[in-house]
Amino acid sequence: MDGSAVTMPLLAVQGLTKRYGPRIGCADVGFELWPGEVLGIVGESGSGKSTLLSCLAGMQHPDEGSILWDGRDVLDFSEAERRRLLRGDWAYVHQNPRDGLRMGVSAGGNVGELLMAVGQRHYGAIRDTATDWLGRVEIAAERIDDRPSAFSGGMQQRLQIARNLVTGPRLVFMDEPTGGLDVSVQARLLDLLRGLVRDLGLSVVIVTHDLAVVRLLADRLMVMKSGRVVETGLTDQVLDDPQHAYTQLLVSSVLQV
Ligand SMILES: Nc1ncnc2c1ncn2[C@@H]1O[C@H](COP(=O)(O)OP(=O)(O)OP(=O)(O)O)[C@@H](O)[C@H]1O
Repeated sequence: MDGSAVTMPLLAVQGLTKRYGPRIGCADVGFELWPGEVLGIVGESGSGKSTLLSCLAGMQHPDEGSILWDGRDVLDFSEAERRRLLRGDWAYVHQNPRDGLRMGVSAGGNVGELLMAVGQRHYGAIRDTATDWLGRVEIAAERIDDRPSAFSGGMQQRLQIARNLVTGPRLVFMDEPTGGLDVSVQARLLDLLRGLVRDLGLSVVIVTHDLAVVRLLADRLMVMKSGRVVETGLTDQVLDDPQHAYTQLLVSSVLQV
Protein backbone atom coordinates (compact mmCIF):
# COMPACT_ATOMS: atom_id res chain seq x y z
CA MET A 1 0.00 0.00 0.00
CA ASP A 2 1.51 3.40 -0.92
CA GLY A 3 1.37 6.51 1.27
CA SER A 4 -1.50 8.11 -0.63
CA ALA A 5 -3.75 5.10 -0.13
CA VAL A 6 -4.21 5.76 3.56
CA THR A 7 -5.01 9.45 3.17
CA MET A 8 -7.94 8.93 0.83
CA PRO A 9 -10.74 6.39 0.70
CA LEU A 10 -10.42 3.51 -1.71
CA LEU A 11 -13.97 4.10 -2.87
CA ALA A 12 -16.07 7.26 -2.44
CA VAL A 13 -19.69 6.93 -3.49
CA GLN A 14 -22.15 9.82 -3.72
CA GLY A 15 -25.82 10.15 -4.61
CA LEU A 16 -26.05 6.73 -6.27
CA THR A 17 -29.55 6.23 -7.67
CA LYS A 18 -30.95 3.48 -9.87
CA ARG A 19 -34.58 3.31 -10.98
CA TYR A 20 -36.42 0.52 -12.76
CA GLY A 21 -39.09 2.57 -14.50
CA PRO A 22 -41.17 4.05 -11.69
CA ARG A 23 -39.67 1.65 -9.14
CA ILE A 24 -36.67 2.62 -7.03
CA GLY A 25 -33.76 0.15 -6.96
CA CYS A 26 -31.58 2.33 -4.75
CA ALA A 27 -31.74 6.05 -4.03
CA ASP A 28 -29.14 8.65 -3.04
CA VAL A 29 -26.68 6.15 -1.55
CA GLY A 30 -23.35 7.52 -0.37
CA PHE A 31 -20.44 6.10 1.62
CA GLU A 32 -16.67 5.87 1.79
CA LEU A 33 -14.68 2.65 2.01
CA TRP A 34 -11.17 2.84 3.44
CA PRO A 35 -8.30 0.43 2.70
CA GLY A 36 -8.55 -2.76 4.75
CA GLU A 37 -12.15 -2.07 5.71
CA VAL A 38 -15.09 -4.46 5.39
CA LEU A 39 -18.42 -2.74 4.79
CA GLY A 40 -21.57 -4.84 5.22
CA ILE A 41 -24.78 -3.87 3.45
CA VAL A 42 -27.84 -5.40 5.08
CA GLY A 43 -31.60 -5.17 4.66
CA GLU A 44 -34.56 -7.42 3.96
CA SER A 45 -35.35 -8.78 0.50
CA GLY A 46 -36.12 -5.96 -1.95
CA SER A 47 -34.31 -3.28 0.08
CA GLY A 48 -31.92 -2.54 -2.78
CA LYS A 49 -28.75 -4.38 -1.73
CA SER A 50 -28.21 -6.24 -5.00
CA THR A 51 -29.04 -3.19 -7.11
CA LEU A 52 -26.49 -1.15 -5.19
CA LEU A 53 -23.79 -3.82 -5.45
CA SER A 54 -24.32 -4.33 -9.17
CA CYS A 55 -24.13 -0.56 -9.76
CA LEU A 56 -20.94 -0.33 -7.69
CA ALA A 57 -19.32 -3.24 -9.53
CA GLY A 58 -20.19 -1.90 -12.97
CA MET A 59 -22.79 -4.54 -13.85
CA GLN A 60 -25.56 -1.96 -14.07
CA HIS A 61 -25.33 1.73 -14.87
CA PRO A 62 -26.91 3.98 -12.21
CA ASP A 63 -29.12 6.89 -13.27
CA GLU A 64 -27.34 9.34 -11.00
CA GLY A 65 -24.33 9.57 -8.73
CA SER A 66 -20.60 9.03 -8.73
CA ILE A 67 -18.22 6.23 -7.72
CA LEU A 68 -14.72 7.57 -7.18
CA TRP A 69 -11.91 5.04 -7.38
CA ASP A 70 -8.36 6.40 -7.04
CA GLY A 71 -9.94 9.82 -7.49
CA ARG A 72 -11.64 9.00 -10.82
CA ASP A 73 -15.32 8.32 -11.42
CA VAL A 74 -15.57 4.73 -12.65
CA LEU A 75 -18.83 5.65 -14.36
CA ASP A 76 -16.68 7.65 -16.81
CA PHE A 77 -14.35 4.69 -17.50
CA SER A 78 -14.28 3.26 -21.00
CA GLU A 79 -15.46 -0.33 -21.43
CA ALA A 80 -11.82 -1.47 -21.76
CA GLU A 81 -10.81 0.34 -18.56
CA ARG A 82 -13.74 -1.16 -16.70
CA ARG A 83 -12.83 -4.66 -17.89
CA ARG A 84 -9.22 -4.15 -16.77
CA LEU A 85 -10.44 -2.99 -13.36
CA LEU A 86 -12.65 -6.06 -12.94
CA ARG A 87 -9.82 -8.36 -13.91
CA GLY A 88 -7.18 -6.74 -11.73
CA ASP A 89 -7.91 -4.37 -8.86
CA TRP A 90 -11.51 -5.48 -8.34
CA ALA A 91 -13.04 -8.88 -7.73
CA TYR A 92 -16.64 -10.07 -7.46
CA VAL A 93 -17.76 -13.13 -5.53
CA HIS A 94 -21.21 -14.23 -6.70
CA GLN A 95 -23.77 -15.93 -4.50
CA ASN A 96 -23.97 -18.80 -6.97
CA PRO A 97 -20.47 -20.14 -7.68
CA ARG A 98 -21.61 -21.14 -11.18
CA ASP A 99 -21.84 -17.43 -12.02
CA GLY A 100 -18.22 -16.86 -11.00
CA LEU A 101 -16.54 -20.06 -12.21
CA ARG A 102 -15.95 -21.64 -15.58
CA MET A 103 -17.59 -24.99 -15.05
CA GLY A 104 -15.91 -26.67 -18.03
CA VAL A 105 -12.38 -25.76 -16.90
CA SER A 106 -10.38 -27.61 -14.20
CA ALA A 107 -10.06 -26.19 -10.68
CA GLY A 108 -6.41 -25.31 -11.36
CA GLY A 109 -7.40 -23.72 -14.67
CA ASN A 110 -10.07 -21.62 -12.98
CA VAL A 111 -7.44 -20.10 -10.71
CA GLY A 112 -4.55 -20.12 -13.21
CA GLU A 113 -6.34 -18.40 -16.07
CA LEU A 114 -6.80 -15.31 -13.94
CA LEU A 115 -3.04 -15.18 -13.42
CA MET A 116 -2.57 -15.43 -17.19
CA ALA A 117 -5.11 -12.65 -17.65
CA VAL A 118 -2.90 -10.35 -15.57
CA GLY A 119 0.20 -11.23 -17.59
CA GLN A 120 1.80 -14.30 -15.98
CA ARG A 121 3.18 -16.70 -18.57
CA HIS A 122 5.30 -19.31 -16.81
CA TYR A 123 3.20 -22.50 -16.66
CA GLY A 124 5.07 -24.08 -13.72
CA ALA A 125 4.80 -20.94 -11.59
CA ILE A 126 1.11 -20.55 -12.44
CA ARG A 127 0.40 -24.16 -11.45
CA ASP A 128 2.36 -23.72 -8.20
CA THR A 129 0.40 -20.58 -7.31
CA ALA A 130 -2.89 -22.29 -8.21
CA THR A 131 -1.98 -25.27 -5.98
CA ASP A 132 -1.06 -22.91 -3.17
CA TRP A 133 -4.42 -21.10 -3.48
CA LEU A 134 -6.38 -24.35 -3.57
CA GLY A 135 -4.67 -25.18 -0.27
CA ARG A 136 -5.59 -21.81 1.18
CA VAL A 137 -9.25 -22.49 0.47
CA GLU A 138 -8.96 -26.03 1.80
CA ILE A 139 -9.16 -27.90 -1.50
CA ALA A 140 -6.72 -30.83 -1.72
CA ALA A 141 -3.97 -30.43 -4.35
CA GLU A 142 -4.97 -33.77 -5.89
CA ARG A 143 -8.26 -32.18 -7.01
CA ILE A 144 -6.42 -29.60 -9.17
CA ASP A 145 -7.37 -31.28 -12.45
CA ASP A 146 -11.02 -31.93 -11.49
CA ARG A 147 -13.76 -29.76 -12.90
CA PRO A 148 -15.86 -27.71 -10.47
CA SER A 149 -18.95 -29.67 -11.48
CA ALA A 150 -17.43 -32.60 -9.53
CA PHE A 151 -17.24 -30.43 -6.38
CA SER A 152 -19.81 -29.89 -3.61
CA GLY A 153 -21.48 -26.47 -3.36
CA GLY A 154 -19.18 -25.43 -0.52
CA MET A 155 -16.05 -26.46 -2.46
CA GLN A 156 -17.28 -24.60 -5.54
CA GLN A 157 -17.72 -21.48 -3.46
CA ARG A 158 -14.23 -21.85 -1.99
CA LEU A 159 -12.84 -22.29 -5.49
CA GLN A 160 -14.64 -19.16 -6.64
CA ILE A 161 -13.02 -17.30 -3.75
CA ALA A 162 -9.55 -18.58 -4.72
CA ARG A 163 -10.16 -17.54 -8.35
CA ASN A 164 -11.13 -14.08 -7.18
CA LEU A 165 -8.31 -13.53 -4.72
CA VAL A 166 -5.36 -15.03 -6.60
CA THR A 167 -4.57 -11.79 -8.43
CA GLY A 168 -4.46 -9.77 -5.20
CA PRO A 169 -7.40 -7.42 -5.83
CA ARG A 170 -7.57 -4.17 -3.86
CA LEU A 171 -11.34 -4.35 -3.53
CA VAL A 172 -13.64 -7.38 -3.33
CA PHE A 173 -17.41 -7.24 -3.81
CA MET A 174 -19.32 -10.16 -2.28
CA ASP A 175 -22.97 -10.92 -2.94
CA GLU A 176 -24.41 -13.25 -0.26
CA PRO A 177 -21.26 -15.44 -0.41
CA THR A 178 -22.64 -17.95 2.11
CA GLY A 179 -26.19 -17.96 0.74
CA GLY A 180 -27.74 -21.17 -0.50
CA LEU A 181 -25.40 -23.44 1.50
CA ASP A 182 -26.15 -25.79 4.38
CA VAL A 183 -25.65 -24.27 7.81
CA SER A 184 -22.52 -26.30 8.67
CA VAL A 185 -21.02 -25.53 5.25
CA GLN A 186 -21.83 -21.84 5.76
CA ALA A 187 -20.03 -21.83 9.11
CA ARG A 188 -16.88 -23.34 7.62
CA LEU A 189 -16.92 -20.90 4.69
CA LEU A 190 -17.46 -17.96 6.98
CA ASP A 191 -14.52 -19.04 9.09
CA LEU A 192 -12.35 -19.31 6.00
CA LEU A 193 -13.48 -15.92 4.71
CA ARG A 194 -12.78 -14.30 8.05
CA GLY A 195 -9.24 -15.71 8.04
CA LEU A 196 -8.57 -14.53 4.49
CA VAL A 197 -9.97 -11.05 5.13
CA ARG A 198 -7.79 -10.71 8.22
CA ASP A 199 -4.60 -12.25 6.77
CA LEU A 200 -4.74 -10.40 3.45
CA GLY A 201 -6.12 -7.14 4.88
CA LEU A 202 -8.85 -7.19 2.22
CA SER A 203 -11.11 -4.25 1.48
CA VAL A 204 -14.59 -5.66 1.00
CA VAL A 205 -18.14 -4.56 0.26
CA ILE A 206 -20.40 -7.45 1.25
CA VAL A 207 -24.15 -7.71 0.74
CA THR A 208 -26.17 -10.12 2.86
CA HIS A 209 -29.48 -10.51 4.62
CA ASP A 210 -27.73 -12.64 7.25
CA LEU A 211 -26.71 -10.56 10.24
CA ALA A 212 -24.51 -13.39 11.59
CA VAL A 213 -22.34 -13.02 8.49
CA VAL A 214 -21.74 -9.30 8.97
CA ARG A 215 -21.34 -9.73 12.71
CA LEU A 216 -18.30 -11.89 11.95
CA LEU A 217 -16.91 -10.14 8.90
CA ALA A 218 -17.86 -6.47 8.73
CA ASP A 219 -16.23 -3.49 10.44
CA ARG A 220 -19.07 -1.17 9.48
CA LEU A 221 -22.68 -1.62 8.43
CA MET A 222 -25.06 0.18 6.15
CA VAL A 223 -28.72 -0.71 6.66
CA MET A 224 -31.00 -0.32 3.64
CA LYS A 225 -34.77 -0.06 3.42
CA SER A 226 -36.77 0.61 0.26
CA GLY A 227 -33.59 1.52 -1.64
CA ARG A 228 -32.35 4.05 0.90
CA VAL A 229 -29.72 3.91 3.64
CA VAL A 230 -31.51 4.28 6.96
CA GLU A 231 -28.62 3.67 9.36
CA THR A 232 -24.83 3.37 9.28
CA GLY A 233 -22.25 2.73 11.96
CA LEU A 234 -19.76 0.31 13.43
CA THR A 235 -21.11 -3.23 13.21
CA ASP A 236 -21.33 -3.85 16.95
CA GLN A 237 -22.90 -0.44 17.50
CA VAL A 238 -25.59 -0.99 14.89
CA LEU A 239 -26.38 -4.55 15.93
CA ASP A 240 -26.23 -4.03 19.70
CA ASP A 241 -27.81 -0.59 19.87
CA PRO A 242 -29.80 0.00 16.67
CA GLN A 243 -31.20 3.52 16.39
CA HIS A 244 -33.62 3.29 13.48
CA ALA A 245 -36.93 1.49 14.06
CA TYR A 246 -36.35 -0.62 10.92
CA THR A 247 -32.90 -1.75 12.13
CA GLN A 248 -34.45 -2.61 15.49
CA LEU A 249 -36.95 -4.86 13.72
CA LEU A 250 -34.21 -6.36 11.57
CA VAL A 251 -32.02 -7.11 14.60
CA SER A 252 -34.90 -8.55 16.58
CA SER A 253 -35.19 -10.88 13.58
CA VAL A 254 -38.81 -9.98 12.89
CA LEU A 255 -37.84 -9.15 9.32
CA GLN A 256 -35.30 -11.89 8.81
CA VAL A 257 -36.07 -14.61 6.37
N1 LIG B 1 -34.53 -5.95 -12.97
C1 LIG B 1 -35.43 -5.33 -12.23
N2 LIG B 1 -36.55 -4.79 -12.80
C2 LIG B 1 -37.47 -4.14 -12.04
N3 LIG B 1 -37.38 -3.95 -10.72
C3 LIG B 1 -36.30 -4.46 -10.11
C4 LIG B 1 -35.28 -5.18 -10.82
N4 LIG B 1 -34.31 -5.57 -9.94
C5 LIG B 1 -34.72 -5.11 -8.73
N5 LIG B 1 -35.90 -4.45 -8.83
C6 LIG B 1 -36.64 -3.80 -7.73
O1 LIG B 1 -35.73 -2.93 -7.06
C7 LIG B 1 -35.94 -3.01 -5.64
C8 LIG B 1 -34.63 -3.45 -4.98
O2 LIG B 1 -34.36 -4.82 -5.34
P1 LIG B 1 -32.99 -5.55 -5.04
O3 LIG B 1 -33.02 -6.88 -5.73
O4 LIG B 1 -31.86 -4.65 -5.32
O5 LIG B 1 -33.12 -5.78 -3.45
P2 LIG B 1 -32.32 -6.79 -2.53
O6 LIG B 1 -32.24 -6.15 -1.20
O7 LIG B 1 -31.04 -7.16 -3.17
O8 LIG B 1 -33.28 -8.06 -2.48
P3 LIG B 1 -32.87 -9.61 -2.56
O9 LIG B 1 -32.08 -9.89 -1.31
O10 LIG B 1 -34.18 -10.32 -2.61
O11 LIG B 1 -32.06 -9.77 -3.81
C9 LIG B 1 -37.10 -3.96 -5.42
O12 LIG B 1 -38.26 -3.20 -5.31
C10 LIG B 1 -37.10 -4.80 -6.68
O13 LIG B 1 -38.41 -5.27 -6.95
